[in-house]
Amino acid sequence: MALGSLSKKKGSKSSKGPPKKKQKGDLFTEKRPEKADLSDDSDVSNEEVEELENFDEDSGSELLSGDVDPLADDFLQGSDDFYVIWFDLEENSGSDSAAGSDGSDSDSEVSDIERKSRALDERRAREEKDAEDELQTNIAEESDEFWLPTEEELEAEANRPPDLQNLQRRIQEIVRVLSNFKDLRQEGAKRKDYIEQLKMDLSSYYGYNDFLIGVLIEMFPVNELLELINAFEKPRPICLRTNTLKARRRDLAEVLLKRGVNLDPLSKWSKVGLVVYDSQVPIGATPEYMAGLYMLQSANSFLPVMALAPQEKERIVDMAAAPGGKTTYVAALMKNTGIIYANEMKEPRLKSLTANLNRMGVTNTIVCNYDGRELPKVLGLNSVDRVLLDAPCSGTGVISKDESVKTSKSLEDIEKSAQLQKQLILNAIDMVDANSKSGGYIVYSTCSMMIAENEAVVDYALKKRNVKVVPCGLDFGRPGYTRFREYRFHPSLDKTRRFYPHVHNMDGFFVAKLKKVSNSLPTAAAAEAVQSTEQAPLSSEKDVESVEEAPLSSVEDAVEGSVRPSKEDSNKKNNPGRIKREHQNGNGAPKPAADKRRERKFPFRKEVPRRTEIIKAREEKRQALRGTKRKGEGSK
Ligand SMILES: C[S@@+](CC[C@H](N)C(=O)[O-])C[C@H]1O[C@@H](n2cnc3c(N)ncnc32)[C@H](O)[C@@H]1O
Repeated sequence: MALGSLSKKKGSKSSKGPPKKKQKGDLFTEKRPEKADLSDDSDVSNEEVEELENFDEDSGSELLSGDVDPLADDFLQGSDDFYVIWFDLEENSGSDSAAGSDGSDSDSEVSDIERKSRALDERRAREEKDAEDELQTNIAEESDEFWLPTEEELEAEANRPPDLQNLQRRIQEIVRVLSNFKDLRQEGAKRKDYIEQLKMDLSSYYGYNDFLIGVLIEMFPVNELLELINAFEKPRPICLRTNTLKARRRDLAEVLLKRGVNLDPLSKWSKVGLVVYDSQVPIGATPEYMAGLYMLQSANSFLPVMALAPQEKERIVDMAAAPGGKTTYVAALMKNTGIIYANEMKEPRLKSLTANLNRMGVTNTIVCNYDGRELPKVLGLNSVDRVLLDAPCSGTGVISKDESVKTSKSLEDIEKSAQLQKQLILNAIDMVDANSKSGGYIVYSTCSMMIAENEAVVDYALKKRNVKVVPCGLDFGRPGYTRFREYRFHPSLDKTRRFYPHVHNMDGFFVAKLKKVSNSLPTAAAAEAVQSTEQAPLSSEKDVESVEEAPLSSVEDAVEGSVRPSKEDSNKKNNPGRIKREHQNGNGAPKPAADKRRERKFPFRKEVPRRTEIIKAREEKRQALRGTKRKGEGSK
């Protein structure tokens, strides 16, 4: 049965009354969405719908005349879908269906409808599957294929404001590729290409200079480097050390808790440390602080004193002491017995040192104001039981406290720092008596990440003096480097300890403990023997000699974290005639002639303006984040 005949039939039942204008909306308006659905699902349905529309408008049928069967409303409005399919069936089914609507015709129509409906279902399912497959392909392609930016893209980037999100995504992608280089690398691209891009992106995103990021990238696997750098972005916990000369940790904790200080024991490795989560009072100005019951001290600064393990009644030198965090701990462990020479070269810093000693009730200490390299002349050779050399350094381990380190340190700074450290460590050793009954130890520590300031300095001391590396007595921390790139250090360097923010939740720190074996200097042969334990000498003998010969005042003394040289000190600096600087790379080993790596330039970098913008954008982002965090905290 065709729609036309149906309509006519309906129309014939009621031919009277005023002609009712055909309301198009009656037929389709309410059902439009379904029409759309159908046309999405099937071309056939689409045509049918069009035909229906044409029929209404063009046929001039009785339907339009308004002579409508009252049932027509039910039929047309209530079963539009059925109507459309039915119409299609009639169109396609030939004379049989057109002939009439008895029971058998109706059966075959129903089965045809089912068939059609099934076909539609199948088609829909097929399309859904295709769409899903395509989605999965896209996902697979997106996640597996990362393309390094082209030169043009980098150039374009350099001319745009920094896109931090894009940088971060690219950093993650490069790290992912480098972690599975064989499978994920872009055809023809070398590891070096990814590393270079990563260096650029890390320094842009986190605001490091090329030198520092270049050194760090060589020290750590890339995914670990990312953890380290991210850890540097966060503050370390505030810690305090109980002054056992005046208080017990439990009692102190109780009092502070009552004041609204939320704290806990620091860790199982310390019996005197407390970690402060938050406080309702300024933790550096409580009555207990004023009374010297505790010292505010980062967790890592406990470590060298624990390694030193000072004994009662000993003679001990703290060679670089201000502001006295470690001196006061040494005094507490010695129970104010024996004698500590607390030396500090910078006169202005003596104030904080003496203030802390007084506040903490330390009575066994003599404060000195010398360049540490002069101390053996003052205190005598082989005259003390132990020396703590918490050396002035580049501060590259405390980036979370001082962000300026990211950009302010250069290869030259590290070289200068290492030179001073080498001189200081030899003088530290010279003061210790190898025959001390209780001691004979030197502890060397820095808050630097640089191998040049750590392992290389200790390795140098092993060659120049009769000392050996002994365990620090700390049951955690990473072993120091014994080899790095083409350089080799004495194997015993693995007894030194490194501490990292991403591993130990403390500032980057290095601790080495040496035992003085003999008060005599090693013979050239002995020095050679030590040197030959592992190939590659770190520096020529001539270079080393010139460092040793250097006049006390002539070596750089300004590289020590936040400490600024005094006017007098500045005048003493730079005596180029007397000092022949060792040629080292930033990691402590001399710079091989063939090593041109540092001279590599990134061709498309517009460094200065870009970096400034990035730093600004990052700072804004941080401020925004802080603002959000504060809001969140406020609403708690
Ligand atoms: C890492 S800080 C010492 C921190 C201290 N040990 C503490 O725990 O509070 C290094 C110190 O060495 C001092 N210094 C720098 N050059 C020195 C030198 N040639 N001789 C002795 N001290 C020096 C700096 O002024 C600085 O106070």
